Amino acid sequence: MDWFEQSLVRLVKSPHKAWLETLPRQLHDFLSKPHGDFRKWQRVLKQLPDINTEQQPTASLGDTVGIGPAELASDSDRARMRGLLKQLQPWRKGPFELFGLNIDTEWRSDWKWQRVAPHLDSLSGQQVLDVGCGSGYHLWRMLEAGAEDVWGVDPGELFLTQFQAIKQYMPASIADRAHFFPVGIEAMPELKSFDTVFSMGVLYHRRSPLEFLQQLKGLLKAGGQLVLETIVVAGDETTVMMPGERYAQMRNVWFLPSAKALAVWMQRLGFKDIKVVDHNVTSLDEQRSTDWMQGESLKDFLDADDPSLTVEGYQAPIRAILTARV
Ligand SMILES: Nc1ncnc2c1ncn2[C@@H]1O[C@H](C[S@+](CC[C@H]([NH3+])C(=O)[O-])CC(=O)[O-])[C@@H](O)[C@H]1O
Repeated sequence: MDWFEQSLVRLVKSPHKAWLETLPRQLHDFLSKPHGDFRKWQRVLKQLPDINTEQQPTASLGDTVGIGPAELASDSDRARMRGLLKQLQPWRKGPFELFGLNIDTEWRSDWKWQRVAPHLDSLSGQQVLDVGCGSGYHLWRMLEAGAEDVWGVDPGELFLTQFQAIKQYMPASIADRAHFFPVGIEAMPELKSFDTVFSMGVLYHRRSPLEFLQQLKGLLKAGGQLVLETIVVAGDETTVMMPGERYAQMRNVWFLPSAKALAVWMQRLGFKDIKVVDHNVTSLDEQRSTDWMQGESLKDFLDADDPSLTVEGYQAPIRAILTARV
């Protein structure tokens, strides 16, 4: 429980302490039956060099989330770090930089943050939840924006390991406020305790998107803000698309509503002040293969002759951001 202990202690003193009724058992189960490669990934983490110098490392929580300066690590530390972190591929969400070592991830997640940030309630001093947080890249950006504590949930064990790799180098004053639990939203109680709840890139993976929205609502305290980002299709209030077996090669895509239809769903579930604040066609520069994600990426999921279509003939991904209040 080492990795979770400090976060659980923090939970006791937080407005979310009711989570302690279910979470410790879930974490215990997770650690006793982890994903096949999880132990191997954890061994990789243990071998990362200890950058132990007189000078304290400094964090930068801007577009590239990083820890430095580069001079604190030797060339051989960097080479070792590179070899070990490469074993944690694919690196999807970032970018990150550790003591001069740049991790060029599949996604420019900083671009998503730039689209989201102008529409947020102030995060200063707030308790923030990110549902489906991936590597945790946006958690660090939420801390940069002033959040008191950031809580990420994501069932991806590899993403948890990537988060831990970054967190273990972060100065304690920042690291102690960033938390990641490997649970899905369906395993969370109705806490009604977060000031802001983010869920970006998850709704289309949920088989019951209305239930998912209801769960997000149950996590917010009265007056809190939901920030929702998802793939949408063109159309009006009545347009919802369910792809066949795959969408852009992904097997786990269920419902793609238009942004207007999504706003109707949210209104019917009792959200207030619903706004569609952004629409963006995902570009081949935002999601692409890199040295740190060598598999196929967006370019391979689009029709080579008409990039406005996926290989299956559907509309290529457009992502909308909606904000709402409870
Ligand atoms: N039931 C679930 N509960 C919680 N998380 C889940 C669940 N199912 C899948 N996930 C997680 O949701 C994330 C979706 S990626 C978005 C990452 C980040 N938010 C981003 O916006 O860049 C998709 C994208 O590429 O946009 C993955 O990390 C899953 O493990």
